[in-house]
Amino acid sequence: MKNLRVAIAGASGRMGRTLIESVMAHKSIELGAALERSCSTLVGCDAGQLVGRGTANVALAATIEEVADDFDVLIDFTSPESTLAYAQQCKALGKSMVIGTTGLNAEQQLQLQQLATEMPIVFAPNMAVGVNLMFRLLKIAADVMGEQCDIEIQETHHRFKKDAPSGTAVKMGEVIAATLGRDLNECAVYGREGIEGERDPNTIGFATTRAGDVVGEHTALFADIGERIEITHKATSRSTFANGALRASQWLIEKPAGLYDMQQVLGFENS
Ligand SMILES: NC(=O)C1=CN([C@@H]2O[C@H](COP(=O)(O)OP(=O)(O)OC[C@H]3O[C@@H](n4cnc5c(N)ncnc54)[C@H](OP(=O)(O)O)[C@@H]3O)[C@@H](O)[C@H]2O)C=CC1
Ligand SMILES: O=C(O)C1=N[C@H](C(=O)O)C[C@H](O)C1
Repeated sequence: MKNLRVAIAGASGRMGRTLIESVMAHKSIELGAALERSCSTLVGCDAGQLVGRGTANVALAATIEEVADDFDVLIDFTSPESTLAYAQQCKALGKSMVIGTTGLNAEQQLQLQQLATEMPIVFAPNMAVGVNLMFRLLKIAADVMGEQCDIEIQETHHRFKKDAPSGTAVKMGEVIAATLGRDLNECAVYGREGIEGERDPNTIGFATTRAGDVVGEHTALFADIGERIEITHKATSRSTFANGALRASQWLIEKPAGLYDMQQVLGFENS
């Protein structure tokens, strides 16, 4: 059977490099193409040599059109603007996409939803299996303890991360708010300062830390008087995100147009 061929956008980024390494080590997925900004001095370099894994025989390309015959699914961990531009191009070329980019605003998310009516897309703020299991655990915790508890979401990432709170933290808030019948836009509190008064029990608080080289840590705190539950996920390597993205690529290839998430990829959607 012919191998699935993926293209990696943002090839020289932290996730781009990890994805190249993970694809090169994968038994049944081929690296078909790797993309970089057209102004990058890395255009033309070999993707395997970029990550120190020997020659991959894939030169970094500046445009998607020049590699259109070389891949089936584009894996994109870049920036909101870049993701939308690639999605437009993939739609025109009849390609599927796996998108891990976070920080899309409401308008950008709507644009992605519209594009997905004409192409298959997996879009998830966190591709790690453990984080997607955590989303299910949060539903249980919110259901059992959410109404009487103070709920706080804490996340820590490396100093280079641009968006805050992380996409995963926002999704954690959405899962908890939906379970409790609340609207996150109305109950979220992003940081506190000064004499704010006592905590409003209906709020969901967010705290963000940016420090050093932390790959990604998320905690949801359900705190009552006398006891508290903390549900924590710690990523220690970006390969967990890359492997999730490769799993999503394989799952996506047979799917019709639509916007899917990792819960569906992992078969959690009805549980
Ligand atoms: N869903 C998940 O599981 C995960 C999601 N992420 C998300 O993935 C995204 C990328 O993270 P990370 O790899 O750490 O970031 P990096 O900044 O290391 O990499 C981003 C890459 O995308 C490129 N890029 C950005 N904007 C453009 C553009 N307009 N045109 C072309 N290329 C562009 C960058 O190029 P240049 O350097 O030239 O700007 C860079 O190569 C973030 O949104 C992050 O939150 C990260 C990890 C896991
Ligand atoms: O930027 C990162 O690094 C990460 N971003 C994602 C997010 O915003 O949730 C996922 C992961 O935690 C790493």
